[in-house]
Amino acid sequence: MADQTFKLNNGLEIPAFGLGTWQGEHEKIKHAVTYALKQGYKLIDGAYCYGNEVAVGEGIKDALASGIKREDIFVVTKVWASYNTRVELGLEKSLKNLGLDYVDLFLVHWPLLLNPEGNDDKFPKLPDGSRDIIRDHNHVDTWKQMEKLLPGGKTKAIGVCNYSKRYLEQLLPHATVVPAVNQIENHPALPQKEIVELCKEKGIHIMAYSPLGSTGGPLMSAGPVVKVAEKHGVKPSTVLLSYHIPRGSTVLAKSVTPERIKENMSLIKLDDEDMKLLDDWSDELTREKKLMRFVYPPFGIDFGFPDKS
Ligand SMILES: NC(=O)C1=CN([C@@H]2O[C@H](COP(=O)(O)OP(=O)(O)OC[C@H]3O[C@@H](n4cnc5c(N)ncnc54)[C@H](OP(=O)(O)O)[C@@H]3O)[C@@H](O)[C@H]2O)C=CC1
Ligand SMILES: O=C[C@H](O)[C@@H](O)[C@@H](O)[C@H](O)C(=O)O
Repeated sequence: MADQTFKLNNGLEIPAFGLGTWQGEHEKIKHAVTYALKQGYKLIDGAYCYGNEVAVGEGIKDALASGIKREDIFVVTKVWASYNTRVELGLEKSLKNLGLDYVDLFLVHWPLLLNPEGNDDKFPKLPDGSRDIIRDHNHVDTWKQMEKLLPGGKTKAIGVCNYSKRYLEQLLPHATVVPAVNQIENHPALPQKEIVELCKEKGIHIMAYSPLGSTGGPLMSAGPVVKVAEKHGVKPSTVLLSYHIPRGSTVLAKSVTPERIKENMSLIKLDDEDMKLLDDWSDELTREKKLMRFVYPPFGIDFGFPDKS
């Protein structure tokens, strides 16, 4: 199932499963990328902000040298918030880091602007230590710049990350190109029904991030996940990754550990009973206001997520 693909709204095929690279230290992520591609991974998800794009690029280069073809893999990167008024420069910098002449998908990482003239390239801060945010920036303007990238061919598709329903509703009336993707945190403890349904209706493909609950999260020991795993004789991680395929989403799993990289590819088909058990758990957490969001950077901005507004 890991080799399944979905079709984006511009006709491009996107793999259903890919390797995440956030928090991957240089040598480890380089080897992880090469190993994953050699094992049959087709999608690598990176970002300028992760500070490891050079290593990701080196990993890709080594895989290509072993005979894997560039056109057979799908490379994703993201414009960082301090480049949201300079997205073309952001893409150029990422391509240079990666050592590639195009990416398959370029995403807006977060819908806000960090001061492009601040005291740091990625994380400019104010004297009080808070993030240096330009508050009157309109995220729609960033999208208008993203649209202008397409004719240049340096990215085959464009999309967003971390867009709530509210933000998407602000964007869509002004979009000439509907985002191909919305990459969001997604797992049974954060089902994000509202945004997933809106994206489906508008033809925007969901990429699920932090499916295992990110580093150190409690999802792998959650009762319903363990129950489904025991039924199928697989690990909870396999259940958490497999959950996204029937939902029609692409799932990203990060690992720098070879055994896990290999194991994570073994997605299984969850049946209706499994999905119901997981969905019931989602509904229970929603009702009890116990949803779990593992990635919420300290921007101090209301992004319109129902669990955080
Ligand atoms: N657009 C955005 O804002 C965001 C995008 N992302 C993307 O999504 C990717 C995935 O999300 P991420 O937050 O990294 O978290 P994940 O949910 O993928 O979890 C990664 C953690 O789980 C561990 N792990 C991986 N496989 C297994 C396994 N089979 N058994 C036990 N532990 C395992 C990894 O350890 P180890 O590596 O040591 O093996 C790591 O600590 C990111 O790497 C990034 O590419 C993530 C967050 C935000
Ligand atoms: O992609 C992963 C996350 O969004 C990550 O990029 C942010 O959490 C970033 O580290 C931040 O602190 O703002």
